[in-house]
Amino acid sequence: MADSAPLPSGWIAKTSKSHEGRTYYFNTVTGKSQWDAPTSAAVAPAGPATVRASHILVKHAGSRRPASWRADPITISKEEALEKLAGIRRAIVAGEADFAEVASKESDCSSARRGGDLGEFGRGQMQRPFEEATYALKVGELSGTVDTDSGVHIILRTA
Ligand SMILES: O=C(CCc1ccccc1)N[C@H](Cc1nc2ccccc2[nH]1)C(=O)O
Repeated sequence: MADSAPLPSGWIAKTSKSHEGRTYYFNTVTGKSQWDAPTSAAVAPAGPATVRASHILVKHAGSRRPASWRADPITISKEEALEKLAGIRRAIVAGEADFAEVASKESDCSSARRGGDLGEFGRGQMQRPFEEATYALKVGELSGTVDTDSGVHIILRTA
């Protein structure tokens, strides 16, 4: 039998434990699984190896760790966090507030001390919703509200 064609980057073949050892295909970038062998057209563009971003995180009572350098515990509801973040975003977009300055005062992430800067990161390093949102931004673009287990964020892609 001819060797099966090499898999497009990001894909690996795995053996199903629940279907009599049947081979299936898992995409390590998107986390997607499928029975059919992927063709090269099926691979989502991975984009640049690394990106750089700053963010402002507002945590809430449902956050994975509802505490930060700013407050412990954090008890506001997710709705209140979204309202607070929307107000912050409006001020930044209107040019009435500087992103790094607001991040240093209001962000519930330790990156607040660096104006929200997270440095460079590649795929697979940050929570997926955060990664996908950042990779979808152009350099210099500000995201909408992004929801992760940590809380709600706005992201400024810087490289
Ligand atoms: O995980 C960290 C540290 C992130 C960091 C990376 C690189 C440089 C500086 C900070 N802080 C969490 C809050 C948090 N959750 C996040 C999820 C995605 C991106 C940034 C995040 N920040 C927390 O404090 O609970």
